[in-house]
Amino acid sequence: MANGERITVQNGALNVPNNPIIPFIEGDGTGPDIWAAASRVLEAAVEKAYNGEKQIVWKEILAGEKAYNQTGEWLPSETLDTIREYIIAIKGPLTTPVGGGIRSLNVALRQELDLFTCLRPVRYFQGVPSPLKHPEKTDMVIFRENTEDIYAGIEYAEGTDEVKKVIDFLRNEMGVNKIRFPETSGIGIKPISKEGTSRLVRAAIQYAINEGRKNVTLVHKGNIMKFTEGAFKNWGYEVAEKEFGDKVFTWKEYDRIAEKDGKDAANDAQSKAEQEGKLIVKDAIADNFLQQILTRPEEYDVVATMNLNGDYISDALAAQVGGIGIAPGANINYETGHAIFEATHGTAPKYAGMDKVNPSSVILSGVLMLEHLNWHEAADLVMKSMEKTIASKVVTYDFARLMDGAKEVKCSGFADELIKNM
Ligand SMILES: NC(=O)C1=CN([C@@H]2O[C@H](COP(=O)(O)OP(=O)(O)OC[C@H]3O[C@@H](n4cnc5c(N)ncnc54)[C@H](OP(=O)(O)O)[C@@H]3O)[C@@H](O)[C@H]2O)C=CC1
Ligand SMILES: O=C(O)CCC(=O)C(=O)O
Ligand SMILES: [Mg+2]
Repeated sequence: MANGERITVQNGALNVPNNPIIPFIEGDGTGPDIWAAASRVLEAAVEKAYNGEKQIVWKEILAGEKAYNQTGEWLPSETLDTIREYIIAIKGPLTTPVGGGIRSLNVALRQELDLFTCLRPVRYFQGVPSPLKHPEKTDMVIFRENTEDIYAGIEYAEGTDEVKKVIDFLRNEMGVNKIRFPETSGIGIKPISKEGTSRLVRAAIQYAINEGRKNVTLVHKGNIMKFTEGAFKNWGYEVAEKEFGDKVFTWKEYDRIAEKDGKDAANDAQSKAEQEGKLIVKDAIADNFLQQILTRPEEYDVVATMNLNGDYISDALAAQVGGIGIAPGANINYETGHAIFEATHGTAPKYAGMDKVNPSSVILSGVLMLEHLNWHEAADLVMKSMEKTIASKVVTYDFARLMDGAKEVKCSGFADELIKNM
């Protein structure tokens, strides 16, 4: 058993042996503390669910500071090759310096492996401290596009020959006269494509239909960025109508009916579609969306958006249900089956090595991974134990500081408690 076997993909479906080899990246900062806790919990759940018939065989792969110290490279090509070969991996957070230095390794992993969806489910666990009166009304799944947008890293620093070339090109050849301070600007470029949008929105709609969700919202700032974010909205509606036909009712259709027959007719058509169980595909401008997720969270279900919006929305929604200590995620290519599971949060460097932070985000990312492997019994054991442990008020510092009568435990202590409560 200890040697393990490879997960394979056949006809688009995962073929998971009883002893899959799963590569892991420990992560920087608080990563080692969290990974030690999370891996123990996942192992215990698998052992308890399958009495030793199934077992994950972990295989460490290097990225970030540990990789640099051992190999002189931040993201060795062997790491990428191993994930390509073993299909599924899980990782802790990796540090990215601000304003210079290496570009994000987290983003590089997603781009190199073309993991085009960043899936981030956001739900409430009873008893978790939240700034909202009714945090249980927040139950959304974010589909964040993972390979495009300003995360492509096409940026030119102020004062360089490159930026001068780009600015000269814009001014002299494109007739641009609106760069306010051309001598001292840096420039960033935001590519958004029809292919990139279509595969992301297709995955979000398919997920919503499979999971019996009520609506998908395309979140964009298309009023200002017409040919990137506005195009995302248009292409998203196109995918919904062309590929999902009768299964969906879109706000584009609503507008067509309203224009032809008036708003009452459009409202009737939407109500009828809802009664028939059709998925409603709608859109929201990002700033309005960010206020409505606080004031009317029950109106939103699956969210499809671009990379930067998705990054902001992920942390904002996580805060609504108790913070990024409990916000899981997965980076998935639904076409090849490749996936890397990882938390929404970063390395939280001020707590590094203190055995202090909440390991739940990586643990719940592991739950997403177990579900992805169809190991639902083990996933359920972790979920039930998480609910029970939080309800008993045995929690890490982040929850303890906001809860009355809580018992604060360390990162490792929270893992012990989860295993005890399984
Ligand atoms: N996917 C990835 O690997 C990501 C990596 N990063 C990188 O991480 C580094 C630090 O980023 P930063 O912006 O500080 O964001 P972080 O998410 O690392 O931390 C911000 C704050 O969130 C809280 N927090 C984070 N993790 C936990 C946890 N496990 N349990 C409880 N609370 C937690 C802490 O809040 P408090 O102070 O209130 O206790 C912490 O100070 C940067 O280099 C960044 O680029 C960032 C995001 C994702
Ligand atoms: O890569 C990073 O450092 C930050 C990434 C991030 O914030 C995210 O994926 O949510
Ligand atoms: Mg983020």
